[in-house]
Amino acid sequence: MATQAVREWLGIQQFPVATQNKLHEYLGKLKQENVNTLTILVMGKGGVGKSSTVNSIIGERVAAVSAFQSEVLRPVICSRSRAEFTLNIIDTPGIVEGGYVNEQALEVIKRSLLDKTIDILLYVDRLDAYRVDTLDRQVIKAITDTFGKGIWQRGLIVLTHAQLSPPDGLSYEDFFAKRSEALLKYIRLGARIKKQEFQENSIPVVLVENSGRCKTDDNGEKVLPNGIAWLPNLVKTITDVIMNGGKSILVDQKLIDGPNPNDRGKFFIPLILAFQYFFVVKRIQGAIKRDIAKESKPLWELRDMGLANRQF
Ligand SMILES: Nc1nc2c(ncn2[C@@H]2O[C@H](COP(=O)(O)OP(=O)(O)OP(=O)(O)O)[C@@H](O)[C@H]2O)c(=O)[nH]1
Repeated sequence: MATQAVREWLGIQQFPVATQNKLHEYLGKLKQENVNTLTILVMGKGGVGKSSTVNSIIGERVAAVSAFQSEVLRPVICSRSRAEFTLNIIDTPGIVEGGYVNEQALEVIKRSLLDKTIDILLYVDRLDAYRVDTLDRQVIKAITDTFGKGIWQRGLIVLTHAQLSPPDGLSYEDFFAKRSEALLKYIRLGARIKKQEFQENSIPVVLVENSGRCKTDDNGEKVLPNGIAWLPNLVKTITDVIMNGGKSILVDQKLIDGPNPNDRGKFFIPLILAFQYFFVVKRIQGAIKRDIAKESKPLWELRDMGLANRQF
């Protein structure tokens, strides 16, 4: 993986003071909880704005942004530290190639993360995409198969191009709600999370505008059409997800080499079936046979068996 040395987080200083203060407040909350390092994995389809979002958060151009899908397969990790807090952001290449999930790209991503601990997953897509389809579901399934279902407990959906003007007749909030609902449904299906379990731990959806033409408010903060200063809101939501629990994902050799993390334990299924056959089914069969043998048979059945004249 292209790793950069941990550097002082200077990019934060170019944010408006109001944004800087809020970021310090949220990161300070994490430090109070003894979270001094945060590693964020950024994933999604190609060209949805992953690298742009990484650059927006760091406040520097650390990841290459292009209107064309990047050819690079390896993730890029960028590390910045500030007031004894280290932020690592891992930008990954898009994992779709020619309309299919690029398993090779996923394998490269997973292997380059060896010994890293993923605290947060940012699943990036665009707000201005008008439909979700089976490809989205496949991408989500592939991420789940690679890192395990647990990754979604530490997941956020990030929707870029959030300065969009919805089509006629729809309010911004309605458009956002509909897009979120559709994506969340596909995440539930792709990650095979039960409906009830999913509702209890719903995944937050956060809006982002990476364009330099993003509107600003009186404090100079970049705001969305709904008036929300999106960068502090994104960082706040990340800290909320960390505080809500869920486990960070350690990418160890077992996760890399092992079976699909969601299939762990399936190894025991044949053993359980064998146990059931020999210790439960066989015993019941034996008991039924013994019962039948003890049973006194009616006269007509004995006659059919040619035993009617024998004395019993
Ligand atoms: N208007 C607008 N354009 C954006 C936004 N985010 C990204 N873009 C543009 O979308 C294009 C793709 O952005 P990238 O950040 O390279 O996307 P990516 O997901 O990293 O792409 P790959 O690395 O190829 O997978 C670039 O032209 C960006 O300028 C956004 O929030 N608003």
